[in-house]
Amino acid sequence: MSITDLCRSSAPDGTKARLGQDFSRLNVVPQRHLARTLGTIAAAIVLLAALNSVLGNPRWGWPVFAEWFLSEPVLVGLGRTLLLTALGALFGFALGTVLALARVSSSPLLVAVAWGFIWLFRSIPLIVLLLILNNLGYLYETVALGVPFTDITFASWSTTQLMTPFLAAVLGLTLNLGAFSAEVIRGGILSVDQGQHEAAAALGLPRRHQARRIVLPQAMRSIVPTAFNEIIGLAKGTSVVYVLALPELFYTIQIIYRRNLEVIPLLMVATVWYLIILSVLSVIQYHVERHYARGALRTLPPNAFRLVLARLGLVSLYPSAAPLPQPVPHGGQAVQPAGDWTASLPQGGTVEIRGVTKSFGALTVLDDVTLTMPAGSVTAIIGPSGSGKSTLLRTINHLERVDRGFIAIDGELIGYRREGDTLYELKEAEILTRRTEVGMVFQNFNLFPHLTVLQNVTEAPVAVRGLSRDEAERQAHDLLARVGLADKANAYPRQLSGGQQQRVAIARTLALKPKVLLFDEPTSALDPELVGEVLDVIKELARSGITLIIVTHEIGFAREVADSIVFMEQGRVVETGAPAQILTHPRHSRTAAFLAKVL
Ligand SMILES: Nc1ncnc2c1ncn2[C@@H]1O[C@H](COP(=O)(O)OP(=O)(O)OP(=O)(O)O)[C@@H](O)[C@H]1O
Repeated sequence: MSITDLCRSSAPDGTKARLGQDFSRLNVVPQRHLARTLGTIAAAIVLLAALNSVLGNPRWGWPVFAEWFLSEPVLVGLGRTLLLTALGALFGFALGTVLALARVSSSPLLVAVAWGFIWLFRSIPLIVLLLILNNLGYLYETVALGVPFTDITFASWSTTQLMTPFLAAVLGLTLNLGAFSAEVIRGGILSVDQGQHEAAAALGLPRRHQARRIVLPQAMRSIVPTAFNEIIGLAKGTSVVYVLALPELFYTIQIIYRRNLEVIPLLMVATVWYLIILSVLSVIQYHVERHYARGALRTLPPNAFRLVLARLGLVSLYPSAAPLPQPVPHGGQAVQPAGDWTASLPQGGTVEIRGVTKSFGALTVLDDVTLTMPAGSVTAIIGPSGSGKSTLLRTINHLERVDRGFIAIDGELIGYRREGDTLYELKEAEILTRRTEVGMVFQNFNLFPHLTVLQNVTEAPVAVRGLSRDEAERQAHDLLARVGLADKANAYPRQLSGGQQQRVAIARTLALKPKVLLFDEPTSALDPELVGEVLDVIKELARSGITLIIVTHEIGFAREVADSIVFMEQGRVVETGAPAQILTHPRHSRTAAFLAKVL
């Protein structure tokens, strides 16, 4: 029975027919939720009872509250509380950032010292720490600035005079917050995907630049909510400094109520001021979170002012709540036909891999690999899963260290300098510089999600190659047009399809004008319908003279584009040769068995 039949059959008395003639006269009655209605009534009663008890009971002393709320001593105390909070937060988070970076560093001593500091100052109650600092003069009569372990002293001060209650309070709050915030910041750093670190390193971005521009802005998404918890705790925690007889808000209130015995109204003065501080901090938190949500959300939430107007029904949230460009379904602009856009790229370099061996613990992943990729050639590396293809690729730009053997591009060693029979690993800065000659495109794109497409492409040319921003942007627009994404310059990566993201990743790598381009399964994270648009770009590049090395499972693509195919198994090169030979007349039985499975 069809739906139409059902409607007809449900109206034997003709009602359906009448309704069907004039829908505009129908009243819509939403479903009734009895429990919700009763709950709302109960909440209203509780609210009214609470208000009545607070406003109707004269013992709350609201006139006394009004008298003291804006009085001079209270405002001075409030000012001191705010100053302590601001200084404690500023120095505490600065210290926490240094400790967190030390905790994630590769120096065991730094890690141990930072861990010890955090362990100690998280264990000591704040009140005890403040009292110890206030009595520091008993332990050390003077504080001196000089050269340790010598008699050389530049300046010296009496500790009792130097360590005023205010300084003791700032120092105590800083040490306490520093220890707690270090773990918050470390948690944020650890939450940033490893691929982001690798992509930044592959672009040759210096460590400090990676931390400042790539890691910390992304870490902020998880740092901010907990950090504001800490700051709110700090604002209230400043009341502990009453033990130092420092007249901040709470201590001032205590002094006043001990004199006039109006305890409750004065405690209410303190409470309302703390509520106001917390509300202001919450609004700031909302905006800071919103700032760091750029790129992480397709549409940013409205700012707090607009949110209030919308709640009052004065504006609608939706018309202007989409400041970010909206994603366009896959395809967009087509990849620009060849012309000769690849002519502006540098000529490829010759890659020589000699006796490279690499193990992870007991597992030998690369076993005496020797290969030569001539300048301008296209090499496809194929083989079963776990055969060491990606690891080999990562050793070429020194993202992975080799245990034995070496890799050179145009005769220049990657990651090492040779003296006699010894290879010395280069300094990080030198490795980063050489790495810019070897671009890498990752399976999962690893675009920086908090930067726009244009910023993704210009970041390394400005930071590493020293291009002016204008020049880098001009070049980036050109490259984006070449990969068919001219209209996506201001979009964030999450607003693009997978194929578009991978094309941005290719443009980002090309912006450094590398001699060699490594592709690590560039299409395996894409829907089948998006694979073609990425392969088209790679085909263009294959004709450009740049040296391409591609790890791929797309055998048909390898046949079409590669000059030679390398078949790997269990970390060894089983055979290499022209596609026609390897794919149709493999010499080795293992190659034949693999091809039989995948073709
Ligand atoms: N950092 C690491 N630590 C320990 N083992 C690793 C590490 N990286 C890779 N391996 C191991 O090395 C071997 C080769 O890995 P690799 O990623 O190079 O293989 P692959 O041929 O690229 O595989 P696939 O085609 O599945 O990506 C695997 O057994 C893998 O588990």
